[in-house]
Amino acid sequence: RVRHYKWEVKYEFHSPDCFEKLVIAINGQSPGPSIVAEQGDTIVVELTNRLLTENIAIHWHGIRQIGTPWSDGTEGVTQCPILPAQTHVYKFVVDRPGTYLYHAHYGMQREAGLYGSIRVSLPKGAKEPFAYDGEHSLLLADWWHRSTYEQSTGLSSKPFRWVGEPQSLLIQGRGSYNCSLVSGLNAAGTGSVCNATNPQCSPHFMTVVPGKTYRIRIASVTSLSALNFQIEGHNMTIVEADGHYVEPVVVQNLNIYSGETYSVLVKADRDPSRNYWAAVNVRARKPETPTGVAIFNYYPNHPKRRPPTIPPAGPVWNDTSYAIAQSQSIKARAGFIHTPPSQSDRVITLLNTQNLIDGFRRWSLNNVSFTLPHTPYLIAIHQNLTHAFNQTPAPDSYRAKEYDIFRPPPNPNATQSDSIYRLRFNSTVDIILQNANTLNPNNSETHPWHLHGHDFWVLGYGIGVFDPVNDPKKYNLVNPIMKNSAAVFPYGWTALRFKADNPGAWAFHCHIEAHFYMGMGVVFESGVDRLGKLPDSIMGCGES
Ligand SMILES: O=C1O[C@H]([C@@H](O)CO)C(O)=C1O
Repeated sequence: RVRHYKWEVKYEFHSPDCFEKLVIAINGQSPGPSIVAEQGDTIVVELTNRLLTENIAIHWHGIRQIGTPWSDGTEGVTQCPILPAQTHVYKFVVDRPGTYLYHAHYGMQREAGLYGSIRVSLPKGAKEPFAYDGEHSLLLADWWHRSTYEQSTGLSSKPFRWVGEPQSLLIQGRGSYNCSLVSGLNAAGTGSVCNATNPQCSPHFMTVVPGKTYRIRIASVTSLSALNFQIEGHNMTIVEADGHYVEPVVVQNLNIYSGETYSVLVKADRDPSRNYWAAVNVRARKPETPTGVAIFNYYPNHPKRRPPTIPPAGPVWNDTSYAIAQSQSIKARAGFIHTPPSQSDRVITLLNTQNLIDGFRRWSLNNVSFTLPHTPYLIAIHQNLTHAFNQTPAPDSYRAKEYDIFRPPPNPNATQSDSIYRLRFNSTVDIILQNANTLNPNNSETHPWHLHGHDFWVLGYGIGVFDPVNDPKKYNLVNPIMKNSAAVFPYGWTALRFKADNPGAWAFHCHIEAHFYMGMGVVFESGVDRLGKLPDSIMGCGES
């Protein structure tokens, strides 16, 4: 079945957290319309760019784009951007059931609210391996009052201006900023609009019938924040992660990193005479943002009746062992295990560091900070445009023996390049993400890494320097989860394995929007020579 969507993308004034700001809306909405489909459906999105002076590209996060690498929506990697007044057609198959999302993949446009949910159900008649009576979807985001242009300009300025912590956390596009913090006049001398009673910022609610069990699909599209989600007084059973069934784990709260999706089952088994808070809190960075809330509404209470309690604050933000333990507890579900190849053909170790380039603050991998070329890689490689990007391969490792990951880099300077990794088609590749200290002493951050075009097996997490002899002996090769996004923890490492079996050029990057913008990503190419003619619709920039 073909599902056809017609989208008009434009700037609008919205007040998602009561504070009025320009957002990029799809058909008037931010979050945009949900894509709801069945496994095997073809999705056709006909997108018209109605931004006056700004290009667009949209990435279908978690959809592997098998056979359609040109529809991945990654500006500079798989397509030229969509120009103002242009209509671009994305067409792809949703080959697996699960919870996914979509978002802008150009500059820092995602931060302006250009995102939405994708929900793929099983074909009629097919059964999930767990039961529930109803379902709800929650898209989590973080929200700034500064524009994405002020943010990105700050990041590429000398001196560096960091984006800072978000003003609000949004659940299904709704947050609540404390309007009493807004000063009367803004820089332009006109008043900022913040109206606590604006219906756009009343909390989202999920209505549940007492005694019934609900599947809650949770997706995080945050630009920066790692989050912790909980429903006051209710346990949750994790059953799905990034479109894969997982062995059920009961938790009181769920850590969710940017780019991840989960389904949890929740039973409405508490005192039905009141409502409860569903709450998100920032973790992994020192929180400066109030708890984001939605209302878990027990029918027949009024859905807007505020629970009588204070929203839960979540676990301590910097408890890394708690974070690792929860990530490690999630395993593939028995009966749905994809066993990984026992060996890999190649190991690529990526040292994550913060550096300086000509005094500008950047992130790099093995001392190379990524920049996007003007000609998208997919086109450049397919058409053999060897001047379009640096043909020297990007480095497979760093000098582990000489580098102290617990200290700021002794020489902060890195290089900048658009070089990439060419992977032998169908080979098995291990990626070791090695975290390190930033430029600030005693500081290492959590980074959520996301792979396009494939799912990887999560083989293990560790703290300290990865040991290439002993750590692989501890890999989970029995029932590792497959995901498209996984975190690397402060001063830690994360080991991933994937099969380069999808012809195309694919980004692999930190899903913190500012970090990818600052160079924290790489590109993998494999099998582009196997592709037939590329669609003309992705061309038109650089040498293409
Ligand atoms: O990239 C980043 O820069 C800041 C800080 O390191 C310097 O201000 C921060 O917290 C980041 O994640």
